[in-house]
Parts: sequence; C-alpha cells; structure tokens
Amino acid sequence: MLIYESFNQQFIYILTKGGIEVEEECGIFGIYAPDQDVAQLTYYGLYALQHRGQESTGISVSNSNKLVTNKNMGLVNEVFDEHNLSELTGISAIGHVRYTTEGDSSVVNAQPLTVKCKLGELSVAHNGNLINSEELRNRLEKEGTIFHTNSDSEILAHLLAKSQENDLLAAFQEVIKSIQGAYNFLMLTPDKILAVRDPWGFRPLSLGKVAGNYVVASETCAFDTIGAEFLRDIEPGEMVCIDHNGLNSYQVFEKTKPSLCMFEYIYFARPDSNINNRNVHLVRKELGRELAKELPEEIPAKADLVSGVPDSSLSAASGVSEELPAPYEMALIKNRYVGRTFIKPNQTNREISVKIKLNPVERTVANKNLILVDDSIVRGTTISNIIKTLKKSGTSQIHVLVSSPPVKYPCCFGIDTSTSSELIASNQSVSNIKDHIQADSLQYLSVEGMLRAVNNVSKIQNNEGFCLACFNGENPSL
Ligand SMILES: O=P(O)(O)OC[C@H]1O[C@H](OP(=O)(O)OP(=O)(O)O)[C@H](O)[C@@H]1O
Ligand SMILES: NC(=O)CC[C@H](N)C(=O)O
Ligand code: SF4
Ligand SMILES: [Mg+2]
Repeated sequence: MLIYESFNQQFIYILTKGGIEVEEECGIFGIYAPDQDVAQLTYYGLYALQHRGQESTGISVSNSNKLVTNKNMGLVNEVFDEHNLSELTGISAIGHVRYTTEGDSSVVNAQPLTVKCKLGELSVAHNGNLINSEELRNRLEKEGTIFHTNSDSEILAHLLAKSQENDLLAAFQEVIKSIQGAYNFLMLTPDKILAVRDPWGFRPLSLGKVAGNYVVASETCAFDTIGAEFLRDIEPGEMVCIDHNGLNSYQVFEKTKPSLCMFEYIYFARPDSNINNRNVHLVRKELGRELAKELPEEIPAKADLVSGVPDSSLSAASGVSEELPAPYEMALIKNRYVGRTFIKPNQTNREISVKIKLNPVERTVANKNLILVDDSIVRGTTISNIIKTLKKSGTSQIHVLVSSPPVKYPCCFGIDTSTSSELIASNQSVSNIKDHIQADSLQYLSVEGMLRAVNNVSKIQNNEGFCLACFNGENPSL
C-alpha cells in the first residue's frame, strides 16, 4: 500500500517514523579580498545559492586577527540586513546556506561553525553528507570530545583539534583521509581560506576571481551575481589555500573515479550555472530531447501541447517540445513566493506547499491532451497533486514524461530521501506508478538516454564520471 494516499496515513507514517529524515544539499561561498566588502559580496553570493538550502544561513568574516560569525534560521534576506552586515568587516569571509542532512534544523547547527582549538580560531562551512559520521562521532565521544551540535559537520572541527599536526593545512590533509562521503569544505582562519572537494567530486565547487581576488562557490551563478570571472572547477580530491600570497593548490587524494551527482544537472543546480563546463539549462534541454526520442510513437500523435512543471522542468520541457516538435504552452503557474517543496523538512509542510504553489492556466489546458514534463519523481507527491488539479481544470489527457530515470534507491550523499519506502519507484513498476498518479501514460528517460544528453552538450571525458546511485544502486565510493 502506498504511504501517501491520505493525510491520516501520512500522519501515522510520520508518527511511527518519528518524522521524515530529509537530506539534500547546501550552498557554500568564500572570498579572500582585503580591498573589498567581503561580507556584502558573500551575502550576494549566498543569495544566488539560496536554492541549495533555505533552513538557515550564516557568514563568518576574518579581520586578520579574529573571526566574527553571524548566523540564524531563515533565508539570506531574512537573516541579514545592512546593519548586521556592516558589523562584519574583514579581509575574507565564508558563508553557508543550509539544508539539513544530519542533525536538527536548528540555529545551533547553522553554519559556518566557528571554534577555537590549538590550531587557532577557525570557521567551517560544509556541503555534503558524511557517511561514516556515526562511527567518527562515537570514537570521538569515547575519547572525551564534547559535541556542541548534532550535525556531521562539527566532526571535522574536532578531528582537526585532535590532530598531531600543528599547522592547519597539514592537519586538514591528515584528517580528511578519515572521513567518508560527500563533502565540500570551506574553512576560514584569521589569515586564510582552505577549500576542499571530496575525491569523488559529488558536489560541484568552482573557483573564480573578482577584482583580482579569489572566490569559491558551490555554483557559478554566484560568480555571475557578484561580477566574478569563472576560472575553473576545483578538482575532485583537490584542496586550495587562499591567503595573502595568492592561491596554492594541493591534490590531497589520488584521483579516483570522479562521480559528480547527476541530480545536480537534473534538478539541484540553477540552470544558469555551469558544471564541468556544461551549462545546466542546456543539459536539461538535452535530457528533454533524448526523452522525446525515446517516446513510443502514439504519445506525440495524441498530444496537443507540451508543458513543464515549473520551475526546474521548464528547460527539459522546451527540449521535448523542440524535438517532437509540439507547441509549448504554460499549463501551470508557480507562486514564486513559495519555497522549493522538495527541500522542506517535513512531509506535512511539503503537501501543503505543493497545493499552494502551482495553479493551472485553465484556458490553455481545458479539453486538451497534454504532455507534462517533470525532471524527477521522488515520492510522487508533486506529480499526483498536479495531475489532480489539471484534471479538475478540464485537461483531457495527461501524458507524463520524466527527464530522469526512476529514483529507486535512497541517496546517502545528499538527496531529499533517506529510506527506500519513501521512493515511489523503489518497489513499483512504471505501470503501477502511472495508475497511482492517475496519468494517461508515463515515460521515464533511460540511464543511457541521460548519459547521451550530457554527452550531447559536451563530450564526456575519459576522466569524468557520474554518481548514478539513486538510479542503479551502485555507490561509487565503495
Ligand atoms: O516526487 P516528489 O517527492 O514530489 O518530488 C519531485 C518533485 O520535486 C521537485 O520539484 P520542486 O517542486 O521541489 O521544485 P522546483 O519548483 O524547483 O521544480 C522536482 O522537480 C519534482 O517536481
Ligand atoms: N546539505 C548539506 O550539505 C548539509 C551539510 C551538513 N551535513 C549539515 O547537515 O549541516
Ligand atoms: S545517489 Fe543520486 S542524488 Fe545522491 S549523489 Fe548520487 S546521483 Fe546524486
Ligand atoms: Mg519540480
């Protein structure tokens, strides 16, 4: 039986599971710029990265002697204003927008986390999810470590404090070898910023320059916002150190098989960002094109219109419409003041958000056969609700096209699901899912089609690879 059939069942599910554990990502930004207003630039950078996390945000600055951190629950523009930003003056800064993957969504877990230890004062911002955090936490607690938060990110700070090394760079190089999982870390000390990307490169991390100063960000859209020039992606397993001498790079891990999260292209990243030299919008458009090529002939023959589920599917829908070809129309309007439902921390909020955020344009859909494109089906909540509302608005037929393969396995590197039971495709056939969501037909993109789409935008290099674990169950880090 499906668990989200009714509100009551949902409530029972939440009660029995103690609430849904949600996983996703975060956004990180760092800048070393003694001649600039680093807090302001970090604020704008975080603004551009807001889609990666909306629970809490924070900025740490260094005035070259000490660090000052301001963080709180809420969006970037709710937490920061001219007054509190003006109190953050310094030569360098790091910032974070959080979406909880481990621990509570609370101010104590908001990042950056600032600590004092034998290596001096340091502030840590983390994007990713450590898979051996429990083991590391248990070990540290047995050794007498007192944790102030229950997020995985604090573990790094304690490992550093306990390192035999007296120099932060060396300590960092030592301790990251004992952590496993997905992590991009930014660390701010009074005189430098360190940035490291895990050996698989699950999450994107890019390097840029603004007015001669280095910046690091989860996505290149943050560079565009502050007028920075993109220099390059930070390599999987690379650590860069930025200080008054400029930038030094260290390959701290042997190159393993890079495994960029495919969901960054499918859904997470902003369409105006470029990852591995590919524009995210163009990849999504190609995903749509490949999906259209895989359709059985009878589907396009029946369709009057193609439309995408706003926002993240619009690029893929335009690819479908161009490839078929079939006219593109606006079937749904999104209330832009509602946050991403996909990354809200509990299922009850998620349901309500879906209902208030999308409204059909009745006069375009009434009595029409619609090809409706969405980038992914995770729990199936969004698409079920949309189909219900479109049918109420008089849509004759709804043929659902999904521009990614079925999500069958939970992700431990940062997607919004923690157990298979939450995933509608984990134990159901495509035909059952079609019936459950009440679509007239349902077609997913194949894994091969997805890889072809990425390759169409720019050729997949020999040393490039993708994490596909939520589609095929193969964990690249094992
Ligand atoms: O099957 P579900 O569990 O409902 O999740 C899948 C949906 O969530 C995401 O959209 P979302 O509405 O969060 O964000 P968007 O507006 O950026 O597309 C995604 O694009 C799918 O539409
Ligand atoms: N989404 C993330 O990257 C979260 C980072 C970290 N695991 C936390 O929960 O705070
Ligand atoms: S399992 Fe899926 S969501 Fe998680 S990192 Fe891999 S591709 Fe991304
Ligand atoms: Mg969506």
